[in-house]
Amino acid sequence: MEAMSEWTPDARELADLELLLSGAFAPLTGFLTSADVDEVVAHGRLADGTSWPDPITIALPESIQPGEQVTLRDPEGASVAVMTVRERDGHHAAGPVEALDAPAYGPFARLRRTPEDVRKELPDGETLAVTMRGPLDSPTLDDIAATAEELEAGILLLPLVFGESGPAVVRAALKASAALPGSSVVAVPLAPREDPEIDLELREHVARNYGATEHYAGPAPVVIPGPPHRRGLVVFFTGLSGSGKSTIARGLRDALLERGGRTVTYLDGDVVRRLLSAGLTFSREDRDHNIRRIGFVAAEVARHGGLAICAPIAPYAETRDEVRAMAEEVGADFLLVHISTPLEECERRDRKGLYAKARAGLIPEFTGVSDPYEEPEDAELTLDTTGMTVDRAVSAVLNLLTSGGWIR
Ligand SMILES: Nc1ncnc2c1ncn2[C@@H]1O[C@H](COP(=O)(O)OS(=O)(=O)O)[C@@H](OP(=O)(O)O)[C@H]1O
Ligand SMILES: Nc1ncnc2c1ncn2[C@@H]1O[C@H](COP(=O)(O)OP(=O)(O)O)[C@@H](O)[C@H]1O
Repeated sequence: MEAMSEWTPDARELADLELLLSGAFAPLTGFLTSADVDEVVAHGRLADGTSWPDPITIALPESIQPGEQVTLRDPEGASVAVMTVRERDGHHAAGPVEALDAPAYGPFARLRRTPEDVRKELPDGETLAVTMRGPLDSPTLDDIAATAEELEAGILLLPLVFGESGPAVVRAALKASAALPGSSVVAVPLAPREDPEIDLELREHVARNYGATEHYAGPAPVVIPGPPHRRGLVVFFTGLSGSGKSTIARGLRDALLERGGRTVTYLDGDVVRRLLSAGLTFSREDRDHNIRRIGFVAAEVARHGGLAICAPIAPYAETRDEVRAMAEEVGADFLLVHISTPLEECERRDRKGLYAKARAGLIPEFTGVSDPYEEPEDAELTLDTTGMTVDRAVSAVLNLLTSGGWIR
């Protein structure tokens, strides 16, 4: 028998999957077909006419074809569900999903209950469900209490948890619950939708599935991002070998440590290749692995408010974009610094004699000689170090950090 395909969906797809499996997205039992998607987008209905506001879809690798089953895993490797692929439409695949006995973990996992379970415990009569993505202030709490009293309804608080702020929303719900006698809290992994109307309708659908007779949409959270000097930051240098990345990166690290005020991690290229990426070659695939590993560590540093400096060649635009996304996903900022020193100058410097060897054909796939370098079009700073002192180059980067408020 052929081994079943496996796939790890992205965070948003996994959240939708959990809602499909729990019944919170009833009547849906799987990812939508293209016919359903078209009808939802055009008329807010499924192909069979049932009202439904948002296309719930999943992207799967092209290799997984209709008729196949695929095990959907979370990033930590737990098998969450089996999907039977019924249709493919470009990247998207459609088909029903069936729950596997995945262990429940994650903050407040005990509060992620199924609608069926919750409905059993609801008192008879009306239920006012409050979906919330942020804390409820006291006027809102008073409003909810008054509405519930008027409707003679019980209160069900549904913190919508997705992403980094998820646990904080549950804490806010538990706090609100303490102020609303008789209320209960159930965490629901509903990712926000871009269109506010669709978002609201989807919240209503989910609330009804949890037994709500009335829905109260908690106010949109006021997001006040911390000031830049408190936010995590990834400073990512890219450029040819010998362009000056490591020299400037080290100069930047030293200058930041001398000033104080920020914790700094420098992911030195040689150290990375020796430890984190030991054994990797310079094939496209291995370079991508290398850059993703660097991005992963840098994002972890930045998640906790640190400043990470990295200086690999990182020749591919797509992979650099991935690292930017990894940093932004954890609420950090990302600055791409392109050290654009031209090949001729890098080759003239030829500090390690590598260009000579590459020209002699002794090093295959050498960036700039026999391997590509995709010039960034999205760099926050571009520096050609030809005829420039190291101090000036470091100052230019420091200026960028100062002008954006990342250092004071
Ligand atoms: N084939 C080939 N192409 C490019 N570079 C090569 C190659 N083989 C070895 N080296 C040496 O490895 C350093 C680049 O490693 P990186 O990890 O930064 O490369 S990448 O981002 O994964 O493409 C690079 O170091 P720097 O000079 O510091 O950039 C080279 O010294
Ligand atoms: N303005 C400058 N900035 C950075 N490096 C410079 C500059 N001018 C000359 N160099 C020299 O260029 C070389 C760059 O090497 P390195 O920093 O190891 O490059 P990379 O890390 O990009 O391979 C060093 O020998 C450095 O002294």
